[in-house]
Amino acid sequence: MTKYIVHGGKPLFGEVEISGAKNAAVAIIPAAILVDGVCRIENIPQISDVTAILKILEQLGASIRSINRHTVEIDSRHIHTTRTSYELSRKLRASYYLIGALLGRFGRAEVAMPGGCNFGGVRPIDQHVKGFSALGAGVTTEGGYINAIVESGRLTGANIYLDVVSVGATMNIMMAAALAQGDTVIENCAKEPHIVDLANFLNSMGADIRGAGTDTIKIRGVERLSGGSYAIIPDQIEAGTYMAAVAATGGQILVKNIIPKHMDCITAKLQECGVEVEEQDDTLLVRRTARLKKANVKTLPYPGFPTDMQPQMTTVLTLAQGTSLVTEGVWSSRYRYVDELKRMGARIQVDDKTAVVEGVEKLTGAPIQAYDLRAGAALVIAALAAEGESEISNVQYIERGYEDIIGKLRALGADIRAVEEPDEDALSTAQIS
Ligand SMILES: CC(=O)N[C@H]1[C@@H](OP(=O)(O)OP(=O)(O)OC[C@H]2O[C@@H](n3ccc(=O)[nH]c3=O)[C@H](O)[C@@H]2O)O[C@H](CO)[C@@H](O)[C@@H]1O
Ligand SMILES: C=C(OP(=O)(O)O)C(=O)O
Repeated sequence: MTKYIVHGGKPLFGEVEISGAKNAAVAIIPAAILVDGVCRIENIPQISDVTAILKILEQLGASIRSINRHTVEIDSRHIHTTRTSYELSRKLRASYYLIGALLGRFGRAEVAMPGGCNFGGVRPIDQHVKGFSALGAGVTTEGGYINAIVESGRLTGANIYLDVVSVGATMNIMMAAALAQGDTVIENCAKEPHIVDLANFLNSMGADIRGAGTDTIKIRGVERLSGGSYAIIPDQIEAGTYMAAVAATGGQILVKNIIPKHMDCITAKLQECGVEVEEQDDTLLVRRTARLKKANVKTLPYPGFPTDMQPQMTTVLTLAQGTSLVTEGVWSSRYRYVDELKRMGARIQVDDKTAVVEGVEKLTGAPIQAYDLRAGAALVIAALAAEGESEISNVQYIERGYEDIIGKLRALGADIRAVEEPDEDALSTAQIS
């Protein structure tokens, strides 16, 4: 079992290169199933979610050729099954994109119920199912699998109005409709940068999708997608996490390889807290020299403040002067990490969707546990800012979404290292038997 050991209390200085976006990569890789040819995908982040999704494609019969650390070629011409591995698919939320991709290309899909981070309840997919059904598929759940099938073998375009703004449903329906017979209109869509990225990827392979990034997406179904080359956008949330880290520790860092427009919702909030942010081409210079100021934050679909930055931002606010209010507007709960921050001296009260954060002068290091990906990132930030040593366990969650977080932070001067430790539960079982 890997743990991170952090000696905090040091400001960060230097440069950090942002990797490709996790939430775009985990959709674009399954979307390669729709392509009857070879697609080359560049700027793929090296994270465990990507490894898992590539492995699922390989098991379906796609050939995956690694060109370099961040580029793969996927050839989906010889896919021989539409049933995914139960063990692998249930590990990640993004496996639900395999339904849209397999259904769109082959008219059927059998995909294990998705996993991913648990925010205190199930992560529903009723809007995805509503979309697939409108396109003519029958969808049932049996033995832990979601089975979708269209008897004629090809979906038919339809008008779909989403009841809730859902990133996953927007992307999944877009994939399924790309090869459908006729036109599809999706209304009340989500507008996240990764939605635009998926549409751009599909269009570069021959799809006809317009309006991604607005609340109405129009898809004219095409007969076939052929191969091509595409580079994934930089990760807005990874960039935001490093910005939040320097906000918490103080110092000055240059965040490189970003799209500044995607960062506006995060930049504006950090500036409100007194962090200085200067934009230059595809970089942001982020500096914090004075004490942080309080701010109120509400997470909302893009271009609102992202829910995937809520734990990191709440951590920054634990060190701000005054009392801040954080409201989670996307998930019913995403505050499991708060108890861990309290072990470090943070003062936070959670009432349903709201966290009241009373800023403290300093945090102190402690043994803490990550419960999900962004909660883990938040704890790393807290440990970097805290005085003394912290030991972070369950870091496999962090590695789902952050490429080489240790190397990148060490290059900024952080004292953080990964250590392998025997699993205590396994040890005690071994001793008993
Ligand atoms: C709009 C939004 O900010 N979405 C976030 C959401 O995307 P993700 O795609 O996982 O989730 P959705 O955008 O689909 O969910 C947004 C909301 O819609 C609800 N819902 C979703 C699908 C559905 O079929 N039925 C339904 O009711 C969810 O319960 C949730 O309250 O979590 C991801 C991981 O944290 C983030 O990267 C996304 O930015
Ligand atoms: C929660 C996240 O990922 P997932 O939806 O894949 O669990 C995230 O990216 O913050």
